[in-house]
Amino acid sequence: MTDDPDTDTDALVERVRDGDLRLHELDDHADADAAATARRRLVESDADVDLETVGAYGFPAERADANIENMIGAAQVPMGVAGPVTIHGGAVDGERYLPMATTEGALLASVNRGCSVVDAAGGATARVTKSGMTRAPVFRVADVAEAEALVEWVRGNEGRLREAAEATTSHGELTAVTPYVVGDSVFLRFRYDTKDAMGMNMATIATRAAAETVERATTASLVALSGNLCTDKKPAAINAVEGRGRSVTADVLIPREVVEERLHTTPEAIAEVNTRKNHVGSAKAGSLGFNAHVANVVAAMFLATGQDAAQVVEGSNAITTAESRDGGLYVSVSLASLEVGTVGGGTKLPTQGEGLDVLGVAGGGDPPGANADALAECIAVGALAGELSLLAALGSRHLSSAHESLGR
Ligand SMILES: CC(C)(COP(=O)([O-])OP(=O)([O-])OC[C@H]1O[C@@H](n2cnc3c(N)ncnc32)[C@H](O)[C@@H]1OP(=O)([O-])[O-])[C@@H](O)C(=O)NCCC(=O)NCCSC(=O)C[C@@](C)(O)CC(=O)[O-]
Ligand SMILES: NC(=O)C1=CN([C@@H]2O[C@H](COP(=O)(O)OP(=O)(O)OC[C@H]3O[C@@H](n4cnc5c(N)ncnc54)[C@H](OP(=O)(O)O)[C@@H]3O)[C@@H](O)[C@H]2O)C=CC1
Repeated sequence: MTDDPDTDTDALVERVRDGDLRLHELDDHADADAAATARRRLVESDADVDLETVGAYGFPAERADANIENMIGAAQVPMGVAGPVTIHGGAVDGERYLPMATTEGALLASVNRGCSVVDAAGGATARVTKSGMTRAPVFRVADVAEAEALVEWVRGNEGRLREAAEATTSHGELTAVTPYVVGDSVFLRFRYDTKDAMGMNMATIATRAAAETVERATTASLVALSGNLCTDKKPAAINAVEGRGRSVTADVLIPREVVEERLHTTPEAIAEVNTRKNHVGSAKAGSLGFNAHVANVVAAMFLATGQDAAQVVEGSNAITTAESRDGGLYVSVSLASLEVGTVGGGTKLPTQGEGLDVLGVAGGGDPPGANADALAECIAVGALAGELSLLAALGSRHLSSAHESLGR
């Protein structure tokens, strides 16, 4: 290699063209930024495109080593804030700006309006009511009699499984193993307290150790470490019922005059929209989400804070309630399976770390788990604000005009 970075990159590009190197082998021959530049140049010339903006990322590429392969740059999503909003949580207390990254015009304005309404009502209450990341391997057994024997063995040996699983992590704790039998397939749904980590790598590594213990002690044979009963990154009723990650709820009681002045409608109209749309409409559609657009806030705050974007699927598992109470409006939102972490995964990236800093929840909490609980509560309050504002816009027939003026 020479000292001239352009020559270096040109030489790397040529070696890939000559078949001497594969795209993903570039990192073995150059630093992460030079490897990304070489790959970008190859794609630019092969696809006849200009990737100047993709290449204008604002952090050293090596910071993303554990997050991406074949890196060519970064997809930049605009980030804004809603709030500040006052949160009376179990793990967070006080005013917070909510960082959100999105391309949907009107979304931030909507959540911002919801936050201002929540604040005018004295803030929202939020609590994490259940916590646990799951991984459910599937085992093959000979028949139903062997399936029952495996279930019995698991019930009598949870201690051994816990010992094997917890030997792989200094933070994770195995809290439950729930067996499910389908003919000659046995699923063991392992649940872990993963503290401040979202925990999918941690739970997967720990479960592999536990599965090896099962195989050594029984006739069962592991077919797949993930048997889809976990359930990760797919819509699934088990997550809505049993929870996965954090189950978190937020609510607020808003005086009538605030609803009328700031939301241009009434508590009764919002409650009716919520019942007919979020409950009756969702039931008729066979939906798992009995809400309006919780996914919008979950996705935008996931992108801003380095969460796994594919888990927005589970994050949208939420029920919104609204009723006219004491002359005002009571609104709640309950997210059954919000999978969040403040350490590990994408949280280590510089922009995403700054997003967590805005909320004051970056890194490990004291006690461990407290920061991830706080993040879950912030997202729940953002979701509450979003539900409130959209339900009001529907009640006052402002949805399409809002998107006409802000989103096009
Ligand atoms: C757009 C508004 C907020 C206007 O609402 P408005 O009440 O006419 O606006 P306003 O100008 O009177 O301002 C009220 C407050 O809104 C906020 N606000 C207002 N404008 C801005 C702005 N530019 N930037 C930041 N914040 C803004 C701000 O808090 C402001 O208070 P202020 O600070 O001025 O005292 C309202 O009509 C609204 O919320 N509409 C709903 C839009 C929405 O929720 N879209 C979400 C996406 S829809 C979707 O993706 C899912 C869907 C719909 O398909 C799901 C389903 O099936 O239901
Ligand atoms: N493997 C899979 O099947 C899947 C992986 N993923 C990916 O997994 C990643 C997330 O996995 P995750 O396990 O959260 O992250 P990491 O794999 O980045 O691991 C995080 C580690 O941080 C350590 N740690 C330090 N401080 C704390 C603390 N306060 N609380 C908890 N842990 C702490 C733990 O180490 P120790 O355990 O040694 O204590 C923990 O295992 C994401 O990148 C996601 O995209 C997503 C879906 C599936």
